[in-house]
Amino acid sequence: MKQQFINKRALFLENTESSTDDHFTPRTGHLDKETILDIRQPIHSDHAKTLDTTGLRQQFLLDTVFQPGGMTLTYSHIDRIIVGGIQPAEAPVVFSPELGKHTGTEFFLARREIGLINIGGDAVVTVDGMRFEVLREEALYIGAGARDVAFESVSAADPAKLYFNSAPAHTSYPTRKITLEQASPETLGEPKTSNRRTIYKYIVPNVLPTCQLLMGMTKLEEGSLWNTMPCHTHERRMEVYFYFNMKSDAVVFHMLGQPQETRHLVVRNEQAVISPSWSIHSGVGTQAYTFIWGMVGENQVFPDMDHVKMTELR
Ligand SMILES: O=C(O)C(=O)C[C@H](O)C(=O)CO
Ligand SMILES: [Zn+2]
Repeated sequence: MKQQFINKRALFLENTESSTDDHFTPRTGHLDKETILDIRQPIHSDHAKTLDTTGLRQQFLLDTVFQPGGMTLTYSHIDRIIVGGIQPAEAPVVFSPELGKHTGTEFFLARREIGLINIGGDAVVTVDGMRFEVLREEALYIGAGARDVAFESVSAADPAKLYFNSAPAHTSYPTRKITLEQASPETLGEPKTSNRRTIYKYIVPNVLPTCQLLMGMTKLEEGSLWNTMPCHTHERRMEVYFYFNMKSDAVVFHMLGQPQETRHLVVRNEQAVISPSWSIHSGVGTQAYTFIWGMVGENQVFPDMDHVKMTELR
């Protein structure tokens, strides 16, 4: 009974002989380290509220997003978002042709769009022969249909860290880089409520067209610890949060659950949390932090949120 809630994890290993699961063919691309595909099933709120700490972490936490020299991928059945990190070292990292087995397509992005934000050193991303320099705090949107995509760190000593969200796409929109200056900023909150922060909306309709992906980065000011409180749900979209810019001993208490059944996850630097539509998503840190949010689902209206009154939270 317990087994059915354990996440299926496949390890793509360097060597084909080392595969232990026939369903997952080991990668054959240029990766020189392991690639992980972690499949997460959707979860009902009635089930989620019964979970203990371990159960909540298994369902919602992505504890390792970056692997030096390689790529991690987590495939959530919630709106079929794929979340991951790419950290090239000396060699370029590519999407293995084998990933098409998981999407049921000839190649990974055949029917998918992807957005990424670089939180590390300078990167060069090549998309079907087009070369993009993606510096720290810059984003790249790659439209569906891109076949040959390679990610490189300009310096292996200061590797790029490309955090990405990918979603199914019905058409192909142009691939484009977005700088921090081009990301539509919105400053919210007050120092006296410890929630002064700027939301940089990189991948939103007034910056560029996408099929369903929305993506941005929220920076908390020094001394501010809370994001999104009062909080909200959005029945029409799911969201993933990725926390970073944190010292190794700092934590964020990420709030989740239905507004009347709240729970929390202790989240550390460079970890992500899957937030189903029925869940609030907010966090309070032991220090200021930055996070990247990504949303997919029914619409692309950023303010389409179901606000929760503070008096309704339990
Ligand atoms: O700090 C915030 O508030 C946010 O960054 C809000 C998130 O982007 C969000 O939850 C959007 O739905
Ligand atoms: Zn939200």
